[in-house]
Amino acid sequence: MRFTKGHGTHNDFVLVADTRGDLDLTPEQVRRLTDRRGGIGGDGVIRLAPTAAMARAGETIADDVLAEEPAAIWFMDYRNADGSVAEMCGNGVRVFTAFAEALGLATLDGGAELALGTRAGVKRVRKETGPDGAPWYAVDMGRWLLPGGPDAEAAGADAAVAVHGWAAPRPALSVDLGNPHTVVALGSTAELDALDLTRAPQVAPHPPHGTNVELVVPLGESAGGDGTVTGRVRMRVHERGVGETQSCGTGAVAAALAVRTWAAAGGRPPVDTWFVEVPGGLLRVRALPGGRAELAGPAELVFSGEVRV
Ligand SMILES: N[C@@H](CCC[C@H](N)C(=O)O)C(=O)O
Repeated sequence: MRFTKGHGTHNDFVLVADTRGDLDLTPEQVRRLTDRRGGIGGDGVIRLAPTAAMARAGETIADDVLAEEPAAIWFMDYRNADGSVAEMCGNGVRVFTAFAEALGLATLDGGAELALGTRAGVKRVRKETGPDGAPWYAVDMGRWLLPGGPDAEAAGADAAVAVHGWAAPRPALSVDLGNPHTVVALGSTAELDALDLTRAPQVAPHPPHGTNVELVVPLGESAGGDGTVTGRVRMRVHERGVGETQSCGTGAVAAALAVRTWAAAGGRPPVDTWFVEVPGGLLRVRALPGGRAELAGPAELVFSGEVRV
């Protein structure tokens, strides 16, 4: 099988082009591909397949994708390293887009946009120049939700998280980005650095389909030369189906939106642009009108080859 290895802020993936849509990847094959000793290694596998083929294979969301956006002819079939299927991957969408460009299946130059299908619906991607001068990809992530509703929004919490080594669980906020997240605030970066995330944090009430857990430290807000206020957050993440990763795009969006929600609950005016520092790099999150969010960051393809699965 031909593959390409890529990453977005060191959240790394094995990418497979299945342009005919006839590849049936089993969970066991995904685990072998992502194995860092016996395989290629990665936090997940991304299969690029025709949206129409996904629909034919019974993925009903693919029908909705094509009804909403007929131009979304390619679909990101995302699997976690443990072989489980995930609805969405924010870093993955950017790396998928770079992969589609490299395959000649998409052109984003001159302001063009790529619409693609995911299990969390249509995502739209455009290219820009990042703060480091490298190409960045900005993804309209669609609508975000607080599953706990207005009560959770006012209280800033609807769950509790216990990390290995903590004396007691701490309050946390659930955020839905198409996939589930639970965000906990910490008091200092020293505390963040010292966390033991080798074991999965315990979340109560137990989310029926599991959750990704973001541990965040708000680093404050500052005004730029043009008066625009931006916020900064540092984060570590324990991903569902993987373990601790160097970055999580949907997690970065959840983290920024949780910090924004906590600020609003404290009576502070909402800040719409956030930079999220993750162990693997820097991401930008924007709260868009209509309850939508945008994620921007880099995407790199590292090498390609052939593997037996
Ligand atoms: N790393 C991804 C999220 C991948 C899926 C996640 N582990 C889940 O099971 O929901 C990202 O960048 O968003």
